Amino acid sequence: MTATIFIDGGAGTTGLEIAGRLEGRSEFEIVTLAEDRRKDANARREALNDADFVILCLPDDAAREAVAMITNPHTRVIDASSAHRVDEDWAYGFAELEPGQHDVIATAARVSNPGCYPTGFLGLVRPLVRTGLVPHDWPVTVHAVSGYSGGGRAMIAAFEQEDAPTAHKAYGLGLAHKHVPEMQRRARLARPPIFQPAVARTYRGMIVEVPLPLSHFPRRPGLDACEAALSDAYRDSAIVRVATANGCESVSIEEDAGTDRLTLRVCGNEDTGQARLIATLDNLGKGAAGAAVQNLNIMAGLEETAGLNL
Ligand SMILES: NC(=O)C1=CN([C@@H]2O[C@H](COP(=O)(O)OP(=O)(O)OC[C@H]3O[C@@H](n4cnc5c(N)ncnc54)[C@H](OP(=O)(O)O)[C@@H]3O)[C@@H](O)[C@H]2O)C=CC1
Ligand SMILES: CC(=O)N[C@@H](CCC(=O)OP(=O)(O)O)C(=O)O
Repeated sequence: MTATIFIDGGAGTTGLEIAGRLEGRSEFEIVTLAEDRRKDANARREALNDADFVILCLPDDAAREAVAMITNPHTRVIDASSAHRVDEDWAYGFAELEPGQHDVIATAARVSNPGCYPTGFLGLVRPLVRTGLVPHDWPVTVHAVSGYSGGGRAMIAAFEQEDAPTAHKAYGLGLAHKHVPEMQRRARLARPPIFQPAVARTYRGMIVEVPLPLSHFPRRPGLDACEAALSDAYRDSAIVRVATANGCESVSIEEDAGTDRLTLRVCGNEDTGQARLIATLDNLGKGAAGAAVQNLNIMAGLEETAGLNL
Protein backbone atom coordinates (compact mmCIF):
# COMPACT_ATOMS: atom_id res chain seq x y z
CA MET A 1 0.00 0.00 0.00
CA THR A 2 1.25 3.51 -0.81
CA ALA A 3 1.60 5.89 2.13
CA THR A 4 0.90 9.59 1.56
CA ILE A 5 3.49 12.14 2.73
CA PHE A 6 2.90 15.85 3.19
CA ILE A 7 6.03 17.94 3.59
CA ASP A 8 4.96 21.20 5.25
CA GLY A 9 7.61 23.75 4.25
CA GLY A 10 8.35 21.57 1.23
CA ALA A 11 9.57 24.53 -0.87
CA GLY A 12 12.42 25.23 1.58
CA THR A 13 15.97 23.89 1.69
CA THR A 14 15.32 20.82 3.87
CA GLY A 15 11.92 20.08 2.31
CA LEU A 16 13.39 19.94 -1.21
CA GLU A 17 16.23 17.68 -0.01
CA ILE A 18 13.70 15.26 1.48
CA ALA A 19 11.57 15.25 -1.67
CA GLY A 20 14.69 14.48 -3.70
CA ARG A 21 15.42 11.44 -1.57
CA LEU A 22 11.83 10.18 -1.90
CA GLU A 23 11.71 10.57 -5.68
CA GLY A 24 10.98 7.30 -7.42
CA ARG A 25 10.01 5.52 -4.18
CA SER A 26 6.84 3.57 -5.04
CA GLU A 27 6.00 3.11 -1.33
CA PHE A 28 5.26 6.84 -0.96
CA GLU A 29 3.12 9.43 -2.67
CA ILE A 30 4.09 13.05 -1.96
CA VAL A 31 1.24 15.53 -1.59
CA THR A 32 2.23 19.06 -2.64
CA LEU A 33 0.38 22.34 -2.21
CA ALA A 34 0.50 24.82 -5.09
CA GLU A 35 2.78 27.84 -4.57
CA ASP A 36 -0.14 30.17 -3.85
CA ARG A 37 -1.59 27.79 -1.19
CA ARG A 38 1.53 26.52 0.58
CA LYS A 39 1.14 29.01 3.44
CA ASP A 40 -2.67 28.96 3.46
CA ALA A 41 -3.77 27.70 6.88
CA ASN A 42 -6.86 25.87 5.59
CA ALA A 43 -4.99 24.13 2.80
CA ARG A 44 -2.25 23.10 5.23
CA ARG A 45 -4.75 21.88 7.83
CA GLU A 46 -6.41 19.66 5.26
CA ALA A 47 -3.13 18.27 3.96
CA LEU A 48 -1.80 17.74 7.52
CA ASN A 49 -4.86 15.69 8.46
CA ASP A 50 -5.15 13.72 5.21
CA ALA A 51 -1.57 12.43 5.11
CA ASP A 52 -0.28 9.21 6.62
CA PHE A 53 3.03 10.93 7.38
CA VAL A 54 3.73 14.63 7.79
CA ILE A 55 7.29 15.97 7.69
CA LEU A 56 7.64 19.48 9.11
CA CYS A 57 10.40 21.55 7.49
CA LEU A 58 9.37 24.84 9.02
CA PRO A 59 10.65 27.45 11.47
CA ASP A 60 9.95 26.41 15.07
CA ASP A 61 6.81 28.52 15.58
CA ALA A 62 5.23 27.34 12.34
CA ALA A 63 6.09 23.73 13.30
CA ARG A 64 4.29 24.11 16.64
CA GLU A 65 1.34 25.66 14.84
CA ALA A 66 1.23 22.77 12.35
CA VAL A 67 1.21 20.18 15.13
CA ALA A 68 -1.68 22.00 16.80
CA MET A 69 -3.66 21.76 13.54
CA ILE A 70 -3.46 17.95 13.44
CA THR A 71 -6.56 16.28 14.83
CA ASN A 72 -6.42 12.99 12.88
CA PRO A 73 -5.07 10.34 15.29
CA HIS A 74 -3.65 8.35 12.37
CA THR A 75 -1.35 11.12 11.12
CA ARG A 76 2.26 10.48 12.15
CA VAL A 77 4.71 13.38 12.30
CA ILE A 78 8.44 13.90 11.81
CA ASP A 79 9.55 17.40 12.84
CA ALA A 80 12.83 18.66 11.36
CA SER A 81 12.72 21.85 13.42
CA SER A 82 14.06 22.32 16.93
CA ALA A 83 10.57 22.78 18.44
CA HIS A 84 10.25 19.33 20.02
CA ARG A 85 13.77 18.00 20.52
CA VAL A 86 13.70 18.01 24.31
CA ASP A 87 9.97 17.29 24.56
CA GLU A 88 9.51 13.95 26.33
CA ASP A 89 6.22 13.36 24.49
CA TRP A 90 8.21 13.09 21.28
CA ALA A 91 10.52 10.24 20.29
CA TYR A 92 14.05 11.48 19.61
CA GLY A 93 14.79 10.58 16.01
CA PHE A 94 18.41 9.45 16.31
CA ALA A 95 18.05 5.70 15.85
CA GLU A 96 21.70 4.86 16.58
CA LEU A 97 22.03 6.95 19.75
CA GLU A 98 20.70 4.56 22.39
CA PRO A 99 20.08 0.81 22.40
CA GLY A 100 16.38 0.33 21.60
CA GLN A 101 15.90 3.79 20.04
CA HIS A 102 15.17 2.28 16.62
CA ASP A 103 12.15 0.46 18.09
CA VAL A 104 10.96 3.59 19.92
CA ILE A 105 10.94 5.45 16.58
CA ALA A 106 9.27 2.55 14.75
CA THR A 107 6.09 2.79 16.83
CA ALA A 108 6.03 6.55 17.56
CA ALA A 109 3.36 8.94 16.33
CA ARG A 110 5.62 11.97 16.90
CA VAL A 111 9.32 11.93 16.06
CA SER A 112 11.67 14.89 16.42
CA ASN A 113 14.67 14.94 14.12
CA PRO A 114 17.92 15.88 15.90
CA GLY A 115 19.69 19.14 15.07
CA CYS A 116 22.61 19.01 12.68
CA TYR A 117 25.22 20.10 15.25
CA PRO A 118 23.79 17.84 17.99
CA THR A 119 23.95 14.88 15.58
CA GLY A 120 27.73 15.22 15.35
CA PHE A 121 28.17 16.08 19.01
CA LEU A 122 25.96 13.32 20.38
CA GLY A 123 27.34 10.74 17.97
CA LEU A 124 30.78 11.38 19.49
CA VAL A 125 29.97 11.99 23.12
CA ARG A 126 26.96 9.91 24.14
CA PRO A 127 28.66 6.47 23.93
CA LEU A 128 31.61 7.79 25.95
CA VAL A 129 29.33 9.16 28.68
CA ARG A 130 27.20 6.00 28.66
CA THR A 131 30.24 3.77 29.14
CA GLY A 132 31.69 6.07 31.83
CA LEU A 133 34.85 6.93 29.90
CA VAL A 134 33.86 10.61 30.05
CA PRO A 135 32.43 11.67 33.42
CA HIS A 136 28.83 12.85 33.05
CA ASP A 137 29.63 16.08 34.94
CA TRP A 138 32.63 17.04 32.77
CA PRO A 139 32.39 20.63 31.39
CA VAL A 140 32.48 19.59 27.74
CA THR A 141 33.19 22.07 24.94
CA VAL A 142 32.25 21.70 21.30
CA HIS A 143 33.47 23.68 18.33
CA ALA A 144 31.73 23.28 14.99
CA VAL A 145 31.74 24.71 11.47
CA SER A 146 28.72 24.38 9.17
CA GLY A 147 28.12 24.99 5.51
CA TYR A 148 25.88 28.01 4.94
CA SER A 149 22.85 25.97 3.80
CA GLY A 150 22.50 25.27 7.55
CA GLY A 151 20.88 28.69 7.84
CA GLY A 152 18.14 27.94 5.28
CA ARG A 153 17.03 30.12 2.38
CA ALA A 154 17.87 33.45 3.99
CA MET A 155 21.47 32.52 4.78
CA ILE A 156 21.94 30.89 1.37
CA ALA A 157 20.83 34.12 -0.29
CA ALA A 158 23.19 36.16 1.89
CA PHE A 159 26.22 33.96 1.12
CA GLU A 160 25.43 33.79 -2.59
CA GLN A 161 25.04 37.50 -3.24
CA GLU A 162 27.81 39.12 -5.22
CA ASP A 163 29.49 40.62 -2.17
CA ALA A 164 29.19 37.60 0.08
CA PRO A 165 29.53 38.77 3.68
CA THR A 166 32.42 36.58 4.83
CA ALA A 167 34.39 33.36 4.32
CA HIS A 168 34.08 32.14 7.90
CA LYS A 169 32.00 33.59 10.73
CA ALA A 170 31.89 32.62 14.39
CA TYR A 171 28.44 33.14 15.94
CA GLY A 172 26.43 32.09 18.98
CA LEU A 173 28.90 34.16 20.99
CA GLY A 174 26.44 34.59 23.86
CA LEU A 175 26.61 30.84 24.50
CA ALA A 176 22.84 30.43 24.33
CA HIS A 177 22.45 28.64 20.98
CA LYS A 178 19.15 26.77 20.71
CA HIS A 179 20.98 23.45 20.27
CA VAL A 180 22.60 23.54 23.72
CA PRO A 181 19.65 22.12 25.73
CA GLU A 182 19.31 19.31 23.17
CA MET A 183 23.02 18.50 23.39
CA GLN A 184 23.00 18.46 27.18
CA ARG A 185 19.77 16.48 27.59
CA ARG A 186 20.45 13.84 24.94
CA ALA A 187 24.08 13.32 25.97
CA ARG A 188 22.87 13.11 29.59
CA LEU A 189 25.44 15.62 30.77
CA ALA A 190 25.10 17.40 34.09
CA ARG A 191 26.24 20.76 32.64
CA PRO A 192 25.48 22.57 29.38
CA PRO A 193 28.37 22.18 26.93
CA ILE A 194 30.13 25.35 25.80
CA PHE A 195 29.10 25.43 22.15
CA GLN A 196 31.15 27.47 19.64
CA PRO A 197 29.46 27.36 16.23
CA ALA A 198 30.76 28.93 13.03
CA VAL A 199 29.57 29.07 9.44
CA ALA A 200 31.82 28.88 6.38
CA ARG A 201 31.43 29.84 2.74
CA THR A 202 30.79 26.33 1.48
CA TYR A 203 27.25 25.20 0.72
CA ARG A 204 26.94 21.99 2.70
CA GLY A 205 28.88 19.80 5.11
CA MET A 206 30.06 20.26 8.67
CA ILE A 207 32.78 19.44 11.16
CA VAL A 208 31.94 19.08 14.84
CA GLU A 209 34.85 18.81 17.27
CA VAL A 210 35.04 17.90 20.95
CA PRO A 211 38.46 18.23 22.65
CA LEU A 212 38.91 16.04 25.73
CA PRO A 213 41.79 15.91 28.25
CA LEU A 214 41.52 12.15 28.75
CA SER A 215 44.39 12.05 31.24
CA HIS A 216 42.31 14.19 33.64
CA PHE A 217 39.46 11.68 33.76
CA PRO A 218 39.21 9.17 36.62
CA ARG A 219 39.53 6.21 34.25
CA ARG A 220 42.28 7.83 32.13
CA PRO A 221 41.08 6.20 28.92
CA GLY A 222 43.43 6.09 25.96
CA LEU A 223 42.48 7.04 22.42
CA ASP A 224 42.05 3.33 21.64
CA ALA A 225 39.50 2.86 24.43
CA CYS A 226 37.44 5.79 23.13
CA GLU A 227 37.59 4.53 19.56
CA ALA A 228 36.62 1.03 20.71
CA ALA A 229 33.60 2.42 22.60
CA LEU A 230 32.42 4.25 19.48
CA SER A 231 33.05 1.25 17.22
CA ASP A 232 31.07 -0.93 19.60
CA ALA A 233 28.17 1.54 19.84
CA TYR A 234 27.78 1.77 16.06
CA ARG A 235 28.87 -1.74 15.06
CA ASP A 236 25.51 -2.51 13.37
CA SER A 237 25.09 0.84 11.62
CA ALA A 238 25.52 1.40 7.89
CA ILE A 239 25.13 5.15 8.47
CA VAL A 240 27.42 5.97 11.41
CA ARG A 241 31.02 5.03 10.67
CA VAL A 242 34.08 5.15 12.88
CA ALA A 243 37.21 6.02 10.91
CA THR A 244 40.43 4.49 12.15
CA ALA A 245 43.44 6.48 13.33
CA ASN A 246 44.93 6.70 9.85
CA GLY A 247 42.07 9.12 9.11
CA CYS A 248 43.68 11.61 11.51
CA GLU A 249 46.02 13.39 9.11
CA SER A 250 43.47 16.10 8.32
CA VAL A 251 39.72 16.32 7.78
CA SER A 252 37.79 18.62 5.47
CA ILE A 253 34.33 20.11 5.97
CA GLU A 254 33.31 18.45 2.68
CA GLU A 255 34.27 14.96 3.93
CA ASP A 256 30.65 13.74 4.06
CA ALA A 257 28.98 16.55 2.08
CA GLY A 258 26.44 15.14 -0.35
CA THR A 259 25.96 11.98 1.71
CA ASP A 260 23.70 10.83 4.53
CA ARG A 261 26.61 9.42 6.57
CA LEU A 262 28.03 10.45 9.91
CA THR A 263 31.76 9.77 10.27
CA LEU A 264 33.46 9.80 13.67
CA ARG A 265 37.16 10.04 14.42
CA VAL A 266 39.14 9.77 17.63
CA CYS A 267 42.34 11.71 17.00
CA GLY A 268 44.80 13.27 19.42
CA ASN A 269 48.05 12.71 21.23
CA GLU A 270 48.49 9.51 23.23
CA ASP A 271 51.55 10.93 25.05
CA THR A 272 49.76 13.98 26.42
CA GLY A 273 46.49 12.15 26.94
CA GLN A 274 44.61 14.73 24.89
CA ALA A 275 41.91 13.72 22.40
CA ARG A 276 40.33 15.59 19.55
CA LEU A 277 37.05 13.87 18.68
CA ILE A 278 35.81 14.84 15.22
CA ALA A 279 32.49 14.22 13.50
CA THR A 280 31.80 15.04 9.86
CA LEU A 281 28.38 15.02 8.26
CA ASP A 282 26.23 16.91 5.80
CA ASN A 283 23.99 19.38 7.64
CA LEU A 284 21.36 18.63 5.01
CA GLY A 285 22.05 14.85 5.06
CA LYS A 286 22.31 13.02 8.40
CA GLY A 287 21.87 16.53 9.87
CA ALA A 288 18.37 16.97 8.40
CA ALA A 289 16.89 15.31 5.30
CA GLY A 290 18.81 12.03 5.51
CA ALA A 291 17.75 11.62 9.13
CA ALA A 292 14.12 12.47 8.26
CA VAL A 293 14.02 9.84 5.50
CA GLN A 294 15.75 7.30 7.77
CA ASN A 295 13.08 7.95 10.43
CA LEU A 296 10.31 7.73 7.84
CA ASN A 297 11.67 4.36 6.65
CA ILE A 298 11.78 3.09 10.22
CA MET A 299 8.25 4.32 11.02
CA ALA A 300 6.89 2.79 7.81
CA GLY A 301 8.56 -0.56 8.57
CA LEU A 302 10.85 -0.33 5.53
CA GLU A 303 14.58 -0.85 5.04
CA GLU A 304 16.19 1.85 7.20
CA THR A 305 18.65 3.06 4.57
CA ALA A 306 16.30 3.06 1.54
CA GLY A 307 16.75 6.22 -0.53
CA LEU A 308 19.82 7.34 1.42
CA ASN A 309 23.15 8.16 -0.14
CA LEU A 310 25.77 6.25 1.79
N1 LIG B 1 19.11 23.78 6.73
C1 LIG B 1 19.62 22.85 7.55
O1 LIG B 1 20.78 22.43 7.42
C2 LIG B 1 18.79 22.31 8.66
C3 LIG B 1 17.53 22.79 8.94
N2 LIG B 1 16.81 22.26 9.98
C4 LIG B 1 15.52 22.79 10.35
O2 LIG B 1 14.55 22.51 9.34
C5 LIG B 1 13.58 23.55 9.32
C6 LIG B 1 13.53 24.12 7.91
O3 LIG B 1 14.80 24.70 7.66
P1 LIG B 1 15.31 25.09 6.21
O4 LIG B 1 14.73 24.16 5.20
O5 LIG B 1 16.78 25.25 6.30
O6 LIG B 1 14.65 26.54 6.08
P2 LIG B 1 14.18 27.33 4.78
O7 LIG B 1 14.07 28.75 5.18
O8 LIG B 1 15.05 27.00 3.62
O9 LIG B 1 12.73 26.73 4.49
C7 LIG B 1 11.64 26.92 5.34
C8 LIG B 1 10.39 26.81 4.50
O10 LIG B 1 9.24 26.97 5.34
C9 LIG B 1 8.36 27.88 4.71
N3 LIG B 1 7.49 28.47 5.73
C10 LIG B 1 7.80 29.37 6.69
N4 LIG B 1 6.72 29.65 7.44
C11 LIG B 1 5.70 28.90 6.95
C12 LIG B 1 4.33 28.74 7.29
N5 LIG B 1 3.78 29.41 8.32
N6 LIG B 1 3.58 27.87 6.58
C13 LIG B 1 4.10 27.18 5.55
N7 LIG B 1 5.40 27.30 5.15
C14 LIG B 1 6.18 28.15 5.86
C15 LIG B 1 9.28 28.88 4.05
O11 LIG B 1 8.63 29.63 3.06
P3 LIG B 1 9.20 31.13 2.69
O12 LIG B 1 10.63 30.95 2.34
O13 LIG B 1 8.31 31.54 1.57
O14 LIG B 1 9.00 31.94 3.94
C16 LIG B 1 10.32 27.94 3.45
O15 LIG B 1 9.88 27.39 2.23
C17 LIG B 1 14.01 24.61 10.35
O16 LIG B 1 13.32 24.39 11.56
C18 LIG B 1 15.49 24.31 10.52
O17 LIG B 1 15.95 24.73 11.77
C19 LIG B 1 17.28 21.21 10.70
C20 LIG B 1 18.51 20.68 10.46
C21 LIG B 1 19.39 21.23 9.44
C1 LIG C 1 24.72 27.67 9.95
C2 LIG C 1 23.47 27.86 10.79
O1 LIG C 1 23.00 28.97 10.96
N1 LIG C 1 22.96 26.77 11.32
C3 LIG C 1 21.76 26.80 12.12
C4 LIG C 1 21.41 25.42 12.56
C5 LIG C 1 20.87 24.57 11.45
C6 LIG C 1 20.16 23.40 12.01
O2 LIG C 1 20.66 22.46 12.51
O3 LIG C 1 18.89 23.55 12.09
P1 LIG C 1 18.17 23.23 13.43
O4 LIG C 1 18.36 24.41 14.27
O5 LIG C 1 16.76 22.97 13.09
O6 LIG C 1 18.80 22.02 13.99
C7 LIG C 1 21.91 27.62 13.40
O7 LIG C 1 22.98 27.69 13.96
O8 LIG C 1 20.86 28.05 13.92
